[in-house]
Amino acid sequence: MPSKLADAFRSHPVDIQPKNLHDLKELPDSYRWSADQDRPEPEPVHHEPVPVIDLSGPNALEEIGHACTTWGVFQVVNHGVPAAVLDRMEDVAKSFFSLPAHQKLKAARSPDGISGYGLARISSFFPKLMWSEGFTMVGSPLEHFHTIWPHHYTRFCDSVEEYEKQMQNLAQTLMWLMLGSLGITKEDLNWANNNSNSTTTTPRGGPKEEAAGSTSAAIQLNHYPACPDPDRAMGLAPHTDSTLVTILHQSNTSGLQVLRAGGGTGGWVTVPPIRGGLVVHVGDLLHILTNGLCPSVVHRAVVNRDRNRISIAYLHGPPSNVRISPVQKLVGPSQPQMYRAVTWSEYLGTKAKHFDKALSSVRLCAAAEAKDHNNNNNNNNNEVQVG
Ligand SMILES: O=C(O)CCC(=O)C(=O)O
Ligand SMILES: [Fe+2]
Repeated sequence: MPSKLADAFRSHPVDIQPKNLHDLKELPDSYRWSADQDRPEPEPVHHEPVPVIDLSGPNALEEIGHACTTWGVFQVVNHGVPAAVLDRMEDVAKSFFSLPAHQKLKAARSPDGISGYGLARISSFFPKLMWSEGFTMVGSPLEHFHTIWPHHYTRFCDSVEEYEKQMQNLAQTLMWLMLGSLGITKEDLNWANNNSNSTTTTPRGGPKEEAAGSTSAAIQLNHYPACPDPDRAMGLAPHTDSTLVTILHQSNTSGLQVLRAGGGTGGWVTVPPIRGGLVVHVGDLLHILTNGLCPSVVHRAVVNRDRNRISIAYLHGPPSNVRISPVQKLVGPSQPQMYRAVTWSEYLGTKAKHFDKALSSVRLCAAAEAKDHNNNNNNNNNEVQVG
């Protein structure tokens, strides 16, 4: 079982290299999605907007609670992250993705690795390719940045470091508001009490071992080049994030769509970029932690004919030694425990193997529950049980 994030994909290597999409005048067949492969519809079918929440407003807690238990996604404004920090990070992404292909490939992610340049890992689950490229940072990007920008890497590292610090704080604030809206406090999560506020993304200091109790994080840069046939292409296929919380900054070009569940009224909803605003996703681990009360939002990215699009996801998770399971306060005779305990790296490995079946693969049925209970009792390792 992988104990560190960087080991999560060792047993499920993905070896698909990004292709240069910039100068293609026609959509190659390998990128042509058909309607039965979830190809985006020309128009979103659901028109109720995703909630926009003023974090400095008097009703923020209540609004966050409502958004998390209904949508699993919302946008925040007045969140305290300076626009200049977002702009500088966007600039890092633009600078990287506008490099020639052979330069970007110098930072290629290895097939079983987690950090570096490559296609979305979920590509291996689909018969067609996605119209995008990405760069993932877990631990320091310094080595990659030094290779790519031998004379300017410190400036880019500084921008990442600054971004990461701001996102770390915001992610903590948001997580406690989300949990607080359900009546959960720090006392209910033993691992959260000795949080040292450090993450695994340490741009200048090189890869760092996590301090005990620290949270983990990754930053994912995404680029969706302008596409000659956007209605038949897919930027990023529908998925949920394997995080507690994701904070997404999107450039001023729309593309993010979220799935609003619910029978006849459900459907895809575009999340319009708001200058300075940030999108917040409930991830699978928060879904588990809240015993299914907060749904992890299914989302995808569509592409544009004339415009490139950048998005930057801050993927926030628990410390890597912590096993996440439903908080006991949210478990009772009428709400039986829905999921077994998992660490973040274990869950990432499960996602790499089962993709959209990952949540159901850690779901408990009565027999599995009894078995899991026995396993936990016999488990003599020092992993922390949450909740
Ligand atoms: O580009 C977007 O809007 C979505 C990105 C995303 O879902 C991800 O990086 O997990
Ligand atoms: Fe995502």
